[in-house]
Amino acid sequence: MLSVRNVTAGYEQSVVLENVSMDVQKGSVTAVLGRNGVGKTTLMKSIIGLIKPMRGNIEWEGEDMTSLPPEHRVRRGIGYVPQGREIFSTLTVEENLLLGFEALPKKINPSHVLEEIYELFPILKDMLHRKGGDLSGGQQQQLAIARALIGQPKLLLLDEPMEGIQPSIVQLIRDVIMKIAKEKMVGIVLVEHSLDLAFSCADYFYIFDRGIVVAQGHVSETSMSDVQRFLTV
Ligand SMILES: Nc1ncnc2c1ncn2[C@@H]1O[C@H](COP(=O)(O)OP(=O)(O)OP(=O)(O)O)[C@@H](O)[C@H]1O
Repeated sequence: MLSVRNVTAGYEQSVVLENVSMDVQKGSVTAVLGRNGVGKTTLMKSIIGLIKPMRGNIEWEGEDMTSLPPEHRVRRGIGYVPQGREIFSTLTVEENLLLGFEALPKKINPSHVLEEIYELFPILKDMLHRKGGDLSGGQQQQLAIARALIGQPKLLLLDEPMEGIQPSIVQLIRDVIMKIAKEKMVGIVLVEHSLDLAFSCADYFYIFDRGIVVAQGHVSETSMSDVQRFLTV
């Protein structure tokens, strides 16, 4: 359903990704792994349209969307949670969540959607009137993912959602990722540093090194020891 084909991308004069190809299927989690600075975020930005590839193309449900601006990609069902939990810190949790409805058709019933969100992230219901900036890092991350889910994405791009978060919340976020992939048939691209964590929830993986794919495959058919060397510094 998402097909990244021979994409070369970067910034001004510097090429970061070189000839990258990747497929993401509905109902599955695809982990993107690699050391710092290898181009994982650049790949996410290329998929959502914040960076235009220098070469190659990106197809989504059979349509070439390489030249579409980000807002059109969002309307076609792609959700993006950037690294660093970009929530609105001066707005309340409830206001942050309501912003997620902006891109949705008016016929959607917000209370029904919100009940589903509170089932996934119960803490948000308890904190509706608290300012986003007063939440802990883990709570902010839950809010950021919740807001993206309100847009009912068919593909969700998560850039290191578990970075710097306490283990119990990591577990919760990991469980939500697997649940929405399997129960809602969402395709998920998960950027993750930890091989253990990625392999505990992903179906497929791609490992990057200096802008190229150096390993890829099914998690169930790959032993971690075979790919560890691409990730150790
Ligand atoms: N806006 C920018 N302008 C120029 N170079 C950039 C820009 N953003 C990132 N880079 C460079 O592109 C390269 C890849 O960065 P990117 O953020 O995609 O890597 P990453 O794999 O996501 O890293 P990390 O794991 O640390 O988040 C790095 O060398 C980085 O310095």
